[in-house]
Amino acid sequence: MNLCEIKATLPVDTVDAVDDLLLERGDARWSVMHDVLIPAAWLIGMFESRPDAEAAWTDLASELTGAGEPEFRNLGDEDWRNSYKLHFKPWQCGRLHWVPVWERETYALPAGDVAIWLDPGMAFGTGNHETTRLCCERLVEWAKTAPTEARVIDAGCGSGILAISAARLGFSDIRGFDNDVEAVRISDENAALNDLTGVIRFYEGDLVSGFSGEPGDLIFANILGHVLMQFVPELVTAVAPGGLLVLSGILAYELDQVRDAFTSAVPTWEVQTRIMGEWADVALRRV
Ligand SMILES: C[S@@+](CC[C@H](N)C(=O)[O-])C[C@H]1O[C@@H](n2cnc3c(N)ncnc32)[C@H](O)[C@@H]1O
Repeated sequence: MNLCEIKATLPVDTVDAVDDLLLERGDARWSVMHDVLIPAAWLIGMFESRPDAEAAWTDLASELTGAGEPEFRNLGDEDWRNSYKLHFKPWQCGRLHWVPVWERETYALPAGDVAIWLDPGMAFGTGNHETTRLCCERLVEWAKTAPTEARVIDAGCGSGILAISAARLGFSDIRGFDNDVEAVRISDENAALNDLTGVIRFYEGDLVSGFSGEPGDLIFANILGHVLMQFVPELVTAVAPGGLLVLSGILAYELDQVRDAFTSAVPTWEVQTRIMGEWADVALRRV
């Protein structure tokens, strides 16, 4: 296959906006590389052929401000498969650390802390994005008081990061589903990297089929705001009495609209919201 890479410089002050634009478009072939030391930033795209690359550039370029001229480069399979590794850096919340698996031998984990080793591949979910961080922080907080037999459901599991984090915090009834079969495969691989094979059930499913009538005590749905609003009944029905529904992937300007769509369906539930950068979450507790 004649894989083709596009690389174009980006003004550093546009990095967040371009990241958000790519997430909204949901096109995983594009990513942003930001070197904070130089500082400099690039838009990188990986495509199956030069014509695909040129068409994708034509489609995206008008939405970019100040991007440089694109450079096109033919790549071998191996280069393409490893390109995402540039973007994943370790990070921490509480005593949990999310670490690229290729740093396993070198990462200095403080005594008593817990590492989650991840190889996200082309799936979403390293924790380097605000939408995932909001969920991880909710999980760490919820885990302080939840019984370990509580059921955790990761709807739209991506790399499996949230389900795997719950397992490493001691929860045992965990499942994750995604409507992308590749995400399910990567989640299984990440579970294996953390010695959790068979502990978490990952499967293909969507917001209609995925909950299979078995309510969760903690449900994550880190999926875009406009998608969440289409599935309000399915999401709230999936929450067990006393359970918590964490909605993420919401742009800050959509927050009121998403919150109102849910609170009008479940007006007695407690609601909390947070904003991180340009992103927001909504946490609803069924009382
Ligand atoms: C933003 S990623 C979140 C990944 C991970 N849970 C995290 O927090 O980083 C959203 C994931 O939801 C999946 N997804 C999108 N729409 C979905 C739907 N209707 N049903 C199930 N999964 C969906 C996507 O394939 C993607 O893997």
